[in-house]
Amino acid sequence: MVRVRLGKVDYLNCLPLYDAIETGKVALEADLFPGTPTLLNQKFLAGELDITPLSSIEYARNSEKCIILPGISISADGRVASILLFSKVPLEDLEGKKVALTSSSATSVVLLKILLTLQYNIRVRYETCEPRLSSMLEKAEAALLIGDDALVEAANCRRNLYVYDLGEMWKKFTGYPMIYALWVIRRDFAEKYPEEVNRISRAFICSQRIGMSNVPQLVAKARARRGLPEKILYDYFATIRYDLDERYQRALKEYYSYAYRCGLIERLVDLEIWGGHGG
Ligand SMILES: C=C(O[C@@H]1C=C(C(=O)O)C=C[C@H]1O)C(=O)O
Repeated sequence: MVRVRLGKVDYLNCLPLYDAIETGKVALEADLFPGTPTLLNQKFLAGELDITPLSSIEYARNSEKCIILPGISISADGRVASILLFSKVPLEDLEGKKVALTSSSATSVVLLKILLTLQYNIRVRYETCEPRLSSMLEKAEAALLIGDDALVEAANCRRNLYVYDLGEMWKKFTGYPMIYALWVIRRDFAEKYPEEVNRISRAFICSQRIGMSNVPQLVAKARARRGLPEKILYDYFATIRYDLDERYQRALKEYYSYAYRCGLIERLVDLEIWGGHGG
């Protein structure tokens, strides 16, 4: 049996999907590589991971290298709570100013550019930074954070900042949910080990079911990891979605078409979702 090199976003959004795997409730022979989304993107595209959550925008840029695992994603249908723009001024006043972008994100960086350009008609200068709000706001008028960095800063937000939720803005702009990450399989791995891919696909579905059937336990684990209040964690696990049904797939294509219009991807792609080979 082949040992899979499996990526894991090291944020709370992956806890419901990986907890049962990591605690052995769902059996899966895999070496786990935790990291930020951009690190996982980089490792996967360099051939160092077989299956991983990949920033959804990177699929559009590299679809020839990957196949999408069915039925899972990191998404939200509106407010997401962990993709936030922290700004010293109201968004309308950002014209000509500098905006700091977390180096951990690919999808949300593109989402912000789409929203500022097309929804608000605002031009800004961007600078990519380490995800630390205080140093980002020393350099820039506003800062984009994602994942646990955003959750923690929002919970501790002692400053006088305007906080914008990009999932909410996207929903208002398009009416669609937003798909931030997809699980992808290296194409050559899928061709060589189709049975393994089926097994992993089933393991994730099963692991998510087990994870979400005991939210209080997830909250306790999340609290031990990040020290966030229970109320915020219950809200987060009710907000983040893992769907990839037809509506979510349509939403993802809508996002790609805006990214294309903004010149942020070079071509529009079809979604190639794993489904054959006896799976
Ligand atoms: C909702 C989130 O989804 C994420 C956002 C990503 C991105 O912007 O590239 C990638 C993976 C996900 O972790 C989040 O991290 O808050």
